[in-house]
Amino acid sequence: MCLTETELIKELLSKYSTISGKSWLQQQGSKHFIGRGLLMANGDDWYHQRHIVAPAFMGDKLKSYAGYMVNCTKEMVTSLEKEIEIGRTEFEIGEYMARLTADIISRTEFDSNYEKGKQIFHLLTVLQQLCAQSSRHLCFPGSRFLPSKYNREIKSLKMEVERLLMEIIQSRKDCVEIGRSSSYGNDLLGMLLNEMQKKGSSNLNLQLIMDECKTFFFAGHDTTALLLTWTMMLLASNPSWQQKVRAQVKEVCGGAPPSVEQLSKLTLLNMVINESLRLYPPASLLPRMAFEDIKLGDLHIPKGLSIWIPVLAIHHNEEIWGQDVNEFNPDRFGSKSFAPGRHFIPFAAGPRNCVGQAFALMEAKIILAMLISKFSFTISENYRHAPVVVLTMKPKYGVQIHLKPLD
Ligand code: HEM
Repeated sequence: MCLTETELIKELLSKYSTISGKSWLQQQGSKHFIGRGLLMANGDDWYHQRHIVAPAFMGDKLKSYAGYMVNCTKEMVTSLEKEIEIGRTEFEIGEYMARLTADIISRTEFDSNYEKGKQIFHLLTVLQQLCAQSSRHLCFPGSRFLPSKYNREIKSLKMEVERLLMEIIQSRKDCVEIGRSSSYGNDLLGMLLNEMQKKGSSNLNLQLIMDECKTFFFAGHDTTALLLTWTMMLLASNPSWQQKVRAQVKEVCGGAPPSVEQLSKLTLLNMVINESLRLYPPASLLPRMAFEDIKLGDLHIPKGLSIWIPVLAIHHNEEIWGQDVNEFNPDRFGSKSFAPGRHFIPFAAGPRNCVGQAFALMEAKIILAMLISKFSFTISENYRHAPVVVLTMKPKYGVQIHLKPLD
Protein backbone atom coordinates (compact mmCIF):
# COMPACT_ATOMS: atom_id res chain seq x y z
CA MET A 1 0.00 0.00 0.00
CA CYS A 2 1.28 3.46 -0.87
CA LEU A 3 0.43 5.91 1.93
CA THR A 4 0.22 9.51 0.71
CA GLU A 5 -1.99 11.21 3.35
CA THR A 6 0.50 13.25 5.37
CA GLU A 7 -1.51 13.17 8.64
CA LEU A 8 -1.59 9.35 8.46
CA ILE A 9 2.11 9.17 7.60
CA LYS A 10 2.90 11.23 10.68
CA GLU A 11 0.71 8.97 12.81
CA LEU A 12 2.33 5.80 11.44
CA LEU A 13 5.89 7.09 11.90
CA SER A 14 5.35 8.58 15.35
CA LYS A 15 2.79 6.30 17.05
CA TYR A 16 3.42 2.91 15.46
CA SER A 17 7.19 2.90 15.08
CA THR A 18 7.57 -0.27 17.16
CA ILE A 19 4.83 -2.36 15.56
CA SER A 20 5.95 -1.50 12.04
CA GLY A 21 9.48 -1.81 10.67
CA LYS A 22 11.77 -3.45 8.15
CA SER A 23 10.53 -6.55 6.30
CA TRP A 24 12.29 -9.91 6.19
CA LEU A 25 12.94 -9.36 2.48
CA GLN A 26 14.71 -6.03 3.14
CA GLN A 27 16.78 -7.59 5.90
CA GLN A 28 17.80 -10.48 3.62
CA GLY A 29 18.77 -8.08 0.81
CA SER A 30 21.20 -6.17 3.00
CA LYS A 31 22.33 -8.73 5.56
CA HIS A 32 25.70 -9.41 3.92
CA PHE A 33 26.83 -5.79 3.96
CA ILE A 34 25.14 -4.29 7.06
CA GLY A 35 23.93 -7.33 8.98
CA ARG A 36 21.76 -6.61 11.99
CA GLY A 37 22.78 -2.96 12.40
CA LEU A 38 20.32 -0.27 13.45
CA LEU A 39 18.92 0.43 9.96
CA MET A 40 17.51 -3.08 9.60
CA ALA A 41 16.72 -3.92 13.24
CA ASN A 42 13.16 -4.24 14.56
CA GLY A 43 11.26 -4.26 17.88
CA ASP A 44 13.23 -4.64 21.11
CA ASP A 45 16.53 -5.13 19.26
CA TRP A 46 16.02 -1.81 17.47
CA TYR A 47 15.11 -0.03 20.74
CA HIS A 48 18.18 -1.37 22.52
CA GLN A 49 20.55 -0.53 19.64
CA ARG A 50 19.11 2.96 19.13
CA HIS A 51 19.84 3.78 22.79
CA ILE A 52 23.42 2.65 22.44
CA VAL A 53 24.02 4.49 19.18
CA ALA A 54 22.10 7.77 19.69
CA PRO A 55 24.49 9.39 22.24
CA ALA A 56 27.30 9.17 19.67
CA PHE A 57 25.35 11.61 17.47
CA MET A 58 24.42 14.22 20.07
CA GLY A 59 25.78 17.27 21.91
CA ASP A 60 29.51 17.55 22.50
CA LYS A 61 30.22 14.18 20.92
CA LEU A 62 28.64 15.34 17.70
CA LYS A 63 30.57 18.62 17.84
CA SER A 64 33.84 16.72 18.29
CA TYR A 65 33.53 15.32 14.73
CA ALA A 66 33.61 18.80 13.14
CA GLY A 67 37.43 18.79 13.10
CA TYR A 68 37.51 15.64 10.94
CA MET A 69 35.06 17.27 8.53
CA VAL A 70 37.10 20.47 8.21
CA ASN A 71 40.42 18.62 7.73
CA CYS A 72 39.09 16.23 5.08
CA THR A 73 37.48 19.14 3.20
CA LYS A 74 40.75 21.11 3.33
CA GLU A 75 42.52 18.16 1.69
CA MET A 76 39.89 18.01 -1.05
CA VAL A 77 40.07 21.78 -1.67
CA THR A 78 43.87 21.51 -2.00
CA SER A 79 43.59 18.67 -4.51
CA LEU A 80 40.97 20.61 -6.54
CA GLU A 81 43.24 23.69 -6.54
CA LYS A 82 46.16 21.59 -7.78
CA GLU A 83 44.10 20.21 -10.64
CA ILE A 84 42.92 23.70 -11.58
CA GLU A 85 46.54 24.88 -11.56
CA ILE A 86 47.45 22.32 -14.20
CA GLY A 87 44.61 23.48 -16.41
CA ARG A 88 41.53 21.48 -15.48
CA THR A 89 38.30 23.49 -15.30
CA GLU A 90 35.50 20.92 -15.36
CA PHE A 91 34.81 18.45 -12.55
CA GLU A 92 32.25 15.69 -12.08
CA ILE A 93 31.52 16.92 -8.58
CA GLY A 94 29.61 13.77 -7.50
CA GLU A 95 32.83 11.71 -7.57
CA TYR A 96 34.58 14.21 -5.31
CA MET A 97 31.67 14.36 -2.90
CA ALA A 98 31.47 10.56 -2.67
CA ARG A 99 35.19 10.33 -1.93
CA LEU A 100 35.02 13.15 0.61
CA THR A 101 32.08 11.75 2.59
CA ALA A 102 33.68 8.27 2.57
CA ASP A 103 36.87 9.86 3.88
CA ILE A 104 35.00 11.74 6.61
CA ILE A 105 33.06 8.72 7.83
CA SER A 106 36.26 6.58 7.84
CA ARG A 107 38.06 9.16 9.96
CA THR A 108 35.07 9.76 12.24
CA GLU A 109 34.55 6.07 12.84
CA PHE A 110 38.13 4.90 13.10
CA ASP A 111 40.40 7.96 13.67
CA SER A 112 43.88 6.45 14.13
CA ASN A 113 42.85 3.25 12.33
CA TYR A 114 41.68 5.37 9.44
CA GLU A 115 43.72 3.71 6.66
CA LYS A 116 42.39 0.28 7.62
CA GLY A 117 38.91 1.83 7.86
CA LYS A 118 39.20 3.05 4.27
CA GLN A 119 40.22 -0.42 3.13
CA ILE A 120 37.20 -1.92 4.96
CA PHE A 121 34.83 0.52 3.34
CA HIS A 122 36.26 -0.13 -0.09
CA LEU A 123 35.56 -3.85 0.35
CA LEU A 124 32.11 -3.04 1.72
CA THR A 125 31.27 -0.99 -1.38
CA VAL A 126 32.30 -3.90 -3.63
CA LEU A 127 30.21 -6.23 -1.47
CA GLN A 128 27.19 -3.95 -1.69
CA GLN A 129 27.48 -3.74 -5.49
CA LEU A 130 27.74 -7.51 -5.67
CA CYS A 131 24.65 -7.98 -3.48
CA ALA A 132 22.73 -5.52 -5.69
CA GLN A 133 23.29 -7.91 -8.62
CA SER A 134 21.54 -10.79 -6.85
CA SER A 135 18.54 -10.70 -9.23
CA ARG A 136 20.90 -11.54 -12.16
CA HIS A 137 21.89 -14.79 -10.49
CA LEU A 138 20.09 -18.10 -10.30
CA CYS A 139 17.38 -17.62 -7.70
CA PHE A 140 15.11 -20.28 -6.23
CA PRO A 141 14.26 -21.28 -2.66
CA GLY A 142 17.48 -22.27 -0.95
CA SER A 143 19.78 -21.06 -3.78
CA ARG A 144 21.54 -18.65 -1.43
CA PHE A 145 23.00 -21.69 0.40
CA LEU A 146 24.59 -23.14 -2.78
CA PRO A 147 28.40 -22.86 -3.06
CA SER A 148 28.11 -20.99 -6.41
CA LYS A 149 30.93 -18.64 -7.53
CA TYR A 150 28.70 -15.66 -6.72
CA ASN A 151 27.85 -16.90 -3.22
CA ARG A 152 31.47 -17.79 -2.51
CA GLU A 153 32.64 -14.33 -3.58
CA ILE A 154 30.11 -12.68 -1.25
CA LYS A 155 31.10 -14.92 1.63
CA SER A 156 34.82 -14.34 1.23
CA LEU A 157 34.43 -10.53 0.97
CA LYS A 158 32.19 -10.49 4.04
CA MET A 159 34.75 -12.55 5.98
CA GLU A 160 37.57 -10.22 4.95
CA VAL A 161 35.59 -7.12 6.03
CA GLU A 162 34.82 -8.70 9.41
CA ARG A 163 38.38 -9.89 9.91
CA LEU A 164 39.72 -6.35 9.41
CA LEU A 165 37.03 -4.83 11.64
CA MET A 166 37.70 -7.40 14.35
CA GLU A 167 41.43 -6.60 14.26
CA ILE A 168 40.70 -2.92 15.01
CA ILE A 169 38.19 -3.73 17.76
CA GLN A 170 40.42 -6.33 19.37
CA SER A 171 43.42 -3.98 19.50
CA ARG A 172 41.28 -1.36 21.31
CA LYS A 173 39.99 -3.98 23.75
CA ASP A 174 43.51 -5.19 24.42
CA CYS A 175 44.70 -1.64 25.19
CA VAL A 176 41.93 -1.22 27.80
CA GLU A 177 42.41 -4.67 29.30
CA ILE A 178 46.18 -4.33 29.81
CA GLY A 179 45.66 -0.82 31.21
CA ARG A 180 47.48 1.03 28.43
CA SER A 181 44.35 3.10 27.83
CA SER A 182 41.39 3.97 30.07
CA SER A 183 38.85 4.27 27.25
CA TYR A 184 38.17 2.73 23.86
CA GLY A 185 38.72 6.06 22.08
CA ASN A 186 36.84 9.20 21.09
CA ASP A 187 35.92 8.24 17.55
CA LEU A 188 32.58 6.66 16.64
CA LEU A 189 33.87 3.13 17.21
CA GLY A 190 35.28 4.14 20.61
CA MET A 191 31.93 5.71 21.55
CA LEU A 192 30.09 2.52 20.62
CA LEU A 193 32.45 0.34 22.63
CA ASN A 194 32.24 2.71 25.63
CA GLU A 195 28.41 3.00 25.42
CA MET A 196 27.97 -0.72 25.09
CA GLN A 197 30.09 -1.32 28.15
CA LYS A 198 28.28 1.40 30.11
CA LYS A 199 24.92 -0.17 29.26
CA GLY A 200 25.96 -3.10 31.36
CA SER A 201 27.08 -5.81 28.99
CA SER A 202 30.47 -6.82 30.38
CA ASN A 203 30.82 -9.10 27.38
CA LEU A 204 30.62 -6.72 24.42
CA ASN A 205 28.53 -7.92 21.52
CA LEU A 206 31.28 -7.61 18.92
CA GLN A 207 29.18 -8.80 15.99
CA LEU A 208 26.68 -6.03 16.68
CA ILE A 209 29.43 -3.41 16.89
CA MET A 210 30.80 -4.56 13.54
CA ASP A 211 27.31 -4.39 12.04
CA GLU A 212 26.82 -0.84 13.35
CA CYS A 213 30.17 0.27 11.87
CA LYS A 214 29.09 -1.10 8.50
CA THR A 215 25.64 0.49 8.87
CA PHE A 216 27.00 3.99 9.51
CA PHE A 217 29.16 3.76 6.44
CA PHE A 218 26.33 2.45 4.28
CA ALA A 219 23.61 4.79 5.63
CA GLY A 220 25.82 7.83 6.05
CA HIS A 221 28.15 8.38 3.14
CA ASP A 222 26.17 7.90 -0.07
CA THR A 223 23.16 9.90 1.19
CA THR A 224 25.29 12.84 2.31
CA ALA A 225 27.34 12.76 -0.90
CA LEU A 226 24.11 12.99 -2.89
CA LEU A 227 22.82 15.88 -0.81
CA LEU A 228 26.08 17.72 -1.53
CA THR A 229 26.09 16.85 -5.23
CA TRP A 230 22.50 18.03 -5.80
CA THR A 231 23.11 21.19 -3.78
CA MET A 232 26.23 22.00 -5.83
CA MET A 233 24.18 21.49 -9.00
CA LEU A 234 21.49 23.88 -7.71
CA LEU A 235 24.00 26.53 -6.61
CA ALA A 236 25.89 26.25 -9.90
CA SER A 237 22.62 26.74 -11.81
CA ASN A 238 21.40 29.64 -9.63
CA PRO A 239 24.16 32.28 -9.49
CA SER A 240 22.12 34.77 -7.47
CA TRP A 241 21.65 32.27 -4.61
CA GLN A 242 25.30 31.28 -4.89
CA GLN A 243 26.32 34.91 -4.38
CA LYS A 244 23.92 35.47 -1.49
CA VAL A 245 25.11 32.34 0.34
CA ARG A 246 28.77 33.24 -0.29
CA ALA A 247 28.27 36.75 1.09
CA GLN A 248 26.68 35.39 4.28
CA VAL A 249 29.39 32.75 4.73
CA LYS A 250 32.02 35.49 4.38
CA GLU A 251 30.24 37.75 6.86
CA VAL A 252 29.83 34.97 9.47
CA CYS A 253 33.11 33.08 9.07
CA GLY A 254 35.41 35.81 7.72
CA GLY A 255 37.26 33.52 5.31
CA ALA A 256 38.05 30.75 7.84
CA PRO A 257 36.39 27.30 7.95
CA PRO A 258 33.14 27.56 9.96
CA SER A 259 33.14 26.70 13.66
CA VAL A 260 30.26 24.60 15.04
CA GLU A 261 28.87 27.72 16.77
CA GLN A 262 28.80 29.65 13.48
CA LEU A 263 26.80 27.01 11.61
CA SER A 264 23.41 28.11 12.99
CA LYS A 265 24.10 31.63 11.66
CA LEU A 266 24.39 30.34 8.09
CA THR A 267 20.63 30.69 7.60
CA LEU A 268 20.70 31.09 3.80
CA LEU A 269 22.84 27.98 3.37
CA ASN A 270 20.40 26.14 5.62
CA MET A 271 17.47 27.20 3.41
CA VAL A 272 19.32 26.09 0.27
CA ILE A 273 20.12 22.70 1.83
CA ASN A 274 16.47 22.21 2.83
CA GLU A 275 15.28 23.12 -0.65
CA SER A 276 17.80 20.67 -2.13
CA LEU A 277 16.54 17.91 0.22
CA ARG A 278 12.96 18.74 -0.79
CA LEU A 279 13.62 18.62 -4.54
CA TYR A 280 16.08 15.69 -4.49
CA PRO A 281 15.60 13.68 -1.28
CA PRO A 282 18.40 11.06 -1.34
CA ALA A 283 16.05 8.56 0.39
CA SER A 284 13.03 9.00 -1.87
CA LEU A 285 10.93 6.16 -0.45
CA LEU A 286 10.41 4.81 3.07
CA PRO A 287 9.41 1.15 3.19
CA ARG A 288 7.61 -0.26 6.24
CA MET A 289 5.94 -3.56 7.16
CA ALA A 290 3.00 -3.82 9.62
CA PHE A 291 3.86 -6.41 12.27
CA GLU A 292 0.39 -6.19 13.84
CA ASP A 293 -3.03 -4.93 12.70
CA ILE A 294 -2.85 -1.13 12.74
CA LYS A 295 -5.73 1.38 12.71
CA LEU A 296 -4.69 4.64 11.03
CA GLY A 297 -7.56 7.17 10.96
CA ASP A 298 -10.30 5.23 9.13
CA LEU A 299 -7.79 2.89 7.54
CA HIS A 300 -7.40 -0.69 8.69
CA ILE A 301 -3.90 -1.97 7.91
CA PRO A 302 -3.69 -5.74 8.34
CA LYS A 303 -0.64 -7.43 9.83
CA GLY A 304 1.89 -8.35 7.12
CA LEU A 305 0.97 -5.51 4.74
CA SER A 306 3.86 -3.71 3.10
CA ILE A 307 3.56 0.09 3.28
CA TRP A 308 5.43 2.57 1.09
CA ILE A 309 5.82 6.24 2.04
CA PRO A 310 6.63 8.14 -1.18
CA VAL A 311 8.86 10.96 0.12
CA LEU A 312 9.61 12.27 -3.39
CA ALA A 313 5.90 12.55 -4.30
CA ILE A 314 5.09 14.34 -1.02
CA HIS A 315 7.94 16.80 -1.56
CA HIS A 316 6.56 17.53 -5.07
CA ASN A 317 2.88 17.83 -4.14
CA GLU A 318 1.48 21.09 -5.51
CA GLU A 319 -1.30 21.18 -2.89
CA ILE A 320 1.31 21.30 -0.13
CA TRP A 321 4.06 23.42 -1.69
CA GLY A 322 2.19 25.63 -4.16
CA GLN A 323 2.41 26.19 -7.90
CA ASP A 324 6.19 26.63 -7.94
CA VAL A 325 6.60 23.15 -6.44
CA ASN A 326 9.14 22.06 -9.08
CA GLU A 327 11.20 25.22 -8.89
CA PHE A 328 14.22 25.97 -6.75
CA ASN A 329 12.96 28.50 -4.23
CA PRO A 330 14.86 28.34 -0.90
CA ASP A 331 12.78 31.30 0.35
CA ARG A 332 9.96 28.87 1.11
CA PHE A 333 12.11 27.65 4.02
CA GLY A 334 12.60 31.20 5.27
CA SER A 335 9.19 31.14 6.93
CA LYS A 336 7.83 28.43 9.20
CA SER A 337 4.87 27.66 6.91
CA PHE A 338 5.98 24.14 6.01
CA ALA A 339 5.48 21.29 8.49
CA PRO A 340 8.67 19.36 9.27
CA GLY A 341 7.97 15.73 10.12
CA ARG A 342 4.84 15.74 7.96
CA HIS A 343 5.33 17.57 4.64
CA PHE A 344 9.10 17.64 4.72
CA ILE A 345 10.54 14.23 5.57
CA PRO A 346 14.00 13.78 3.99
CA PHE A 347 15.21 12.16 7.23
CA ALA A 348 11.91 10.32 7.93
CA ALA A 349 10.17 11.27 11.22
CA GLY A 350 9.26 9.98 14.67
CA PRO A 351 11.39 7.74 16.90
CA ARG A 352 12.77 5.90 13.88
CA ASN A 353 14.02 8.96 12.03
CA CYS A 354 17.59 9.27 10.79
CA VAL A 355 19.92 9.00 13.78
CA GLY A 356 22.66 10.70 11.74
CA GLN A 357 20.56 13.74 10.72
CA ALA A 358 22.48 16.30 12.80
CA PHE A 359 25.78 14.74 11.70
CA ALA A 360 24.79 14.94 8.02
CA LEU A 361 23.61 18.55 8.26
CA MET A 362 26.73 19.65 10.14
CA GLU A 363 28.89 17.90 7.53
CA ALA A 364 26.96 19.39 4.57
CA LYS A 365 27.15 22.93 5.97
CA ILE A 366 30.88 22.73 6.72
CA ILE A 367 31.73 21.34 3.27
CA LEU A 368 29.50 23.73 1.32
CA ALA A 369 30.62 26.77 3.32
CA MET A 370 34.27 25.87 2.66
CA LEU A 371 33.73 25.23 -1.05
CA ILE A 372 31.68 28.36 -1.65
CA SER A 373 34.30 30.57 -0.05
CA LYS A 374 37.11 29.08 -2.20
CA PHE A 375 35.47 28.67 -5.63
CA SER A 376 32.79 30.09 -7.84
CA PHE A 377 30.91 27.44 -9.82
CA THR A 378 28.83 27.28 -12.97
CA ILE A 379 27.02 24.32 -14.45
CA SER A 380 28.76 22.79 -17.47
CA GLU A 381 27.15 22.50 -20.91
CA ASN A 382 27.93 18.76 -20.58
CA TYR A 383 25.51 18.33 -17.66
CA ARG A 384 22.42 16.31 -18.52
CA HIS A 385 19.65 16.54 -15.93
CA ALA A 386 18.56 12.94 -15.26
CA PRO A 387 17.68 12.06 -11.66
CA VAL A 388 17.21 8.30 -11.23
CA VAL A 389 16.28 6.26 -8.19
CA VAL A 390 18.57 3.28 -7.59
CA LEU A 391 18.04 2.76 -3.86
CA THR A 392 18.90 6.48 -3.44
CA MET A 393 18.21 9.36 -5.86
CA LYS A 394 21.25 9.92 -8.07
CA PRO A 395 22.15 12.07 -11.10
CA LYS A 396 22.36 9.37 -13.81
CA TYR A 397 25.20 11.02 -15.77
CA GLY A 398 26.84 12.82 -12.85
CA VAL A 399 27.01 16.59 -12.25
CA GLN A 400 29.64 18.39 -14.34
CA ILE A 401 30.64 21.76 -12.92
CA HIS A 402 33.17 24.45 -13.88
CA LEU A 403 35.17 25.58 -10.85
CA LYS A 404 37.07 28.87 -10.64
CA PRO A 405 39.23 29.82 -7.63
CA LEU A 406 38.02 33.05 -6.04
CA ASP A 407 41.34 34.66 -5.23
C1 HEM B 1 21.70 13.69 3.77
C2 HEM B 1 22.04 12.61 4.43
C3 HEM B 1 21.09 11.60 4.97
C4 HEM B 1 19.79 11.34 4.63
C5 HEM B 1 18.93 12.04 3.58
C6 HEM B 1 19.34 10.25 5.48
C7 HEM B 1 18.07 9.73 5.45
C8 HEM B 1 17.62 8.73 6.30
C9 HEM B 1 16.28 8.21 6.31
C10 HEM B 1 15.15 8.68 5.41
C11 HEM B 1 16.24 7.24 7.25
C12 HEM B 1 15.04 6.36 7.61
C13 HEM B 1 15.12 5.12 6.76
C14 HEM B 1 14.02 4.15 7.06
O1 HEM B 1 13.72 3.93 8.23
O2 HEM B 1 13.49 3.54 6.13
C15 HEM B 1 17.56 7.12 7.83
C16 HEM B 1 17.91 6.24 8.83
C17 HEM B 1 19.18 6.09 9.32
N1 HEM B 1 20.28 6.87 9.01
FE1 HEM B 1 20.29 8.44 7.75
N2 HEM B 1 20.37 9.87 6.30
C18 HEM B 1 21.45 10.67 6.03
C19 HEM B 1 22.69 10.64 6.67
C20 HEM B 1 23.05 9.75 7.65
C21 HEM B 1 24.34 9.71 8.31
C22 HEM B 1 25.48 10.70 8.06
C23 HEM B 1 24.33 8.64 9.15
C24 HEM B 1 25.40 8.11 10.08
C25 HEM B 1 26.61 8.52 10.13
C26 HEM B 1 23.03 8.00 9.02
C27 HEM B 1 22.64 6.88 9.70
C28 HEM B 1 21.35 6.38 9.70
C29 HEM B 1 20.94 5.23 10.49
C30 HEM B 1 21.84 4.38 11.37
C31 HEM B 1 19.57 5.06 10.26
C32 HEM B 1 18.65 4.03 10.90
C33 HEM B 1 17.94 4.69 12.09
C34 HEM B 1 16.92 3.80 12.78
O3 HEM B 1 16.34 2.95 12.12
O4 HEM B 1 16.74 4.00 13.99
N3 HEM B 1 22.29 8.71 8.12
N4 HEM B 1 18.39 8.05 7.25
